[in-house]
Amino acid sequence: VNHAAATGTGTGVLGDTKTLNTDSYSGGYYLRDITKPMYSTGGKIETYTANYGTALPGTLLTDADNVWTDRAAVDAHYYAGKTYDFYYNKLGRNSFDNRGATLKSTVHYSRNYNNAFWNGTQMVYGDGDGSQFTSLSGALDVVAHEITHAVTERTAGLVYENQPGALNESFSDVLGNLVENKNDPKWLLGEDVTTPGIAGDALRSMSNPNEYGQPGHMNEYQNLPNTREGDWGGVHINSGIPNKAFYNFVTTPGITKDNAGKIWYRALTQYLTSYSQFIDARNATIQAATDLFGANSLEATAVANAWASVGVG
Ligand SMILES: CCCCC[C@H](S)C(=O)N[C@@H](Cc1ccccc1)C(=O)N[C@@H](C)C(=O)O
Ligand SMILES: [Zn+2]
Repeated sequence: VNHAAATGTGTGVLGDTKTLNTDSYSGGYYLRDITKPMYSTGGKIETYTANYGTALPGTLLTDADNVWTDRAAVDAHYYAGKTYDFYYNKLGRNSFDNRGATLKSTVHYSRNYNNAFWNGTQMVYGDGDGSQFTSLSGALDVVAHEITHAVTERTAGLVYENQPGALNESFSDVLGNLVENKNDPKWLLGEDVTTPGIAGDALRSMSNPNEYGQPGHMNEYQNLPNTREGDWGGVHINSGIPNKAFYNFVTTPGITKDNAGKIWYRALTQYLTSYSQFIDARNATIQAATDLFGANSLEATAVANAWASVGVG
């Protein structure tokens, strides 16, 4: 019995309607996208539910009439497709392994779970507690953040601690915002799912890391213990410094989002390694800009200046 691509509709976390790529199979519909280039080698985008438990991947979502009402699942599926498209069309990467690996997401992980993560195999999304977060798959910057962890794991392999870990987090935030591609002058993270009861706030700001308790300069670097309580040496705290460097770069007159993304992606995939420090990221992004645009290009000069302005290099 063969699969057939179908187009369904669904309601997202914020109440919006989206069209979804689904798979019709013996009368039912599966939340499975078989329309991407990855399908030529068997790759799919599949979305599961953990049904508020912690067993993964849980159950592949099905629907009788291709009208989908599980809002967290609708967005996890739709945004995974958008992230795949960005990596394929803008950066020439075919899924996180560059070999068309299936993108598997699970929603409704645990109860009141205020986080989302990549577990080495798949993306996992909590529903939040309704105060700190709403369902985290409801934001494209979150989904692209998690999928970028998979790319980082398969390329630079930046270890999740101290400066390499803060770089790991920062590349996920940078690609998260590039994929989301909003006209957001503040370059916020998580604005769509953070504190549903409060408008206009976010989890992090790349333009002003201090606004949400992050350093925006090396002289504010926080030496935290490499423990869970210490956020593994402050990977979500000190990421404010490389985040601010990227913000300074991408907002330099003459620099485009596409070119900034190509430079950061080339640094991540060609030059960085497991224990790279902030200075290595500075050197890698300058080298990437030089490779792509030339030694004395606007890009190469602006990258060096951007890192210098946060006290790196
Ligand atoms: C479970 C172990 C911790 C994994 C942390 C994951 S990678 C992570 O960084 N998640 C993001 C989610 C996110 C992304 C973009 C925007 C908003 C929220 C994150 O920042 N988590 C915060 C809450 C944290 O773990 O401190
Ligand atoms: Zn992360």
